[in-house]
Parts: sequence; structure tokens; C-alpha cells
Amino acid sequence: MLTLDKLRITQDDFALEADFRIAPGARVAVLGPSGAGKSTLLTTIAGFLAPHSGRVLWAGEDITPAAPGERPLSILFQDQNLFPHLSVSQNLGLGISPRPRLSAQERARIERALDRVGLSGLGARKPAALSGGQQGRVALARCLLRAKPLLLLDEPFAALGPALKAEMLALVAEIAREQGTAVLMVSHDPSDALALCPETVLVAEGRAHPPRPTAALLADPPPALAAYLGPHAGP
Ligand SMILES: Nc1ncnc2c1ncn2[C@@H]1O[C@H](COP(=O)(O)OP(=O)(O)OP(=O)(O)O)[C@@H](O)[C@H]1O
Repeated sequence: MLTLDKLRITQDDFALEADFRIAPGARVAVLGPSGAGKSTLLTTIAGFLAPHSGRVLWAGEDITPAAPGERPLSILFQDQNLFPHLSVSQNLGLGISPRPRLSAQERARIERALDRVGLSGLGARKPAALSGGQQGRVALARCLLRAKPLLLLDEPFAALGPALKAEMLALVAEIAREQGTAVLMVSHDPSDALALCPETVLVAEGRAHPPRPTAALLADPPPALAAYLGPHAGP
């Protein structure tokens, strides 16, 4: 359970409040106008930005002071952050061990994760020798290996094109279901939210609202969301 307890985040004259919970294993979209604070919310949950006040809790434990690497979560941003000079396997190895030489067991785990995301046999390649979709799969394999109970997605597949993006989102959903991972996913596309996330957090007008059923929210959007979605939007 992720709890945002009277969280108030400020950056210069920008302020955002959040006070709600995300259940274990829930898949929740984060929708709202550009500049409303969606990325800021995820950045704060991830620990890269300290809130002005309030707390972030996981399973009842206050993780507000914890460094990003100590938090029970993985993050997938649009820039997949693969090290260009390392092979795919070495990039994945960094996710499970800081040591450069991996054990046979660790290498086997990496092979299994590559297999799971459809990249069997590509471990020796450098990221530059992979397509955008394949790089996305490597980043997903890294999250898989870390096996954290919360996955934060900030439009990681936006550059991929609709078919590939849908495929990647389906893979995320499948893996999240298998591992019981809760997913918080920023998106600009309501159809992504509908496809992957039964619930949605609306971020608008200085507030990240408690999750609501996605279909109901999109069928009857509050004014700030309706203005953002435009006149022709609808599930
Ligand atoms: N480092 C920063 N310093 C000051 N203000 C910032 C900083 N980063 C972001 N902001 C401001 O915080 C607000 C929220 O930005 P954020 O990127 O979280 O919005 P968003 O909803 O993710 O937008 P988008 O959908 O366009 O990505 C914006 O008004 C932005 O200008």
C-alpha cells in the first residue's frame, strides 16, 4: 500500500497536494493537463524531490527520508537510461548487483528476464544496436529483475508509435499482474489509461485527486479534465 499523507509539493510558485492511497497490485493512470504536476508527483514518490510537507509511506512505513535507491520501487521514464558502453546483460546486471562480475545464478536470472520480454539471445548487444522498442524491453527487464512492489511509469513508450506502445503497455500489465506489482502510470493518452489502468488519479488545479474508476472518470470528466481531453474525447 502506497500512502500519500497530506503531501504538499512545491517548486518555486508551483504547488501540488495529494492525500490518498494506492492499493498493492493496483494499476493506476495519472492524467491531467500539461504542467499540472504529474511528473512532479512521480518524482516525489521516487524520492528525487523532497516534499514541502506531508509523508510518503509504503506498507505503513514512512519512506519520506529514504534515498531513491532505498525505496521499494522501480521507475521507467521516457529516456530509458541504458548505459551505451555496456551490453544489454551488463546493463541488466547493474540492476541486481553492483559487482561487475556476475554469478552464474545472476546470469541465468538475466537470461530468464530477457526471455520474458522477448529478447532471448540479445544480451551481448549494445543498446545502440537495438530498436527503440527493444530498448524499452530491456528497461522493462531491468524492472522485472529488481522485482519491486511499485512501478512508476512516466510516458516511457511515448516515442514508440501506437502499435508498439500498445504492445509494450500490454507487456507491462502482464508482468505487473504476474508479480503483483502496483503501477502508477503518467499518460497523455486516455486510451492507454483505459487499456491498462482500472483506476485513474486526476492531477489538475494544484491537486492530485484520489483514484477513481477510469471508465467512469472519462465518461463524465470534471471540467479541468474535459478541457484537457477536448470536445471529441470519450472512451
Ligand atoms: N525544477 C523545477 N523548478 C521549478 N519549477 C518546476 C521544475 N520542474 C517543473 N516545474 C514546474 O512544475 C509544474 C509541474 O511540472 P510537471 O512536469 O510535473 O507537469 P506535468 O503534469 O508532468 O506536465 P507534462 O504533461 O507537460 O509533462 C510546472 O508548472 C513546471 O513548470
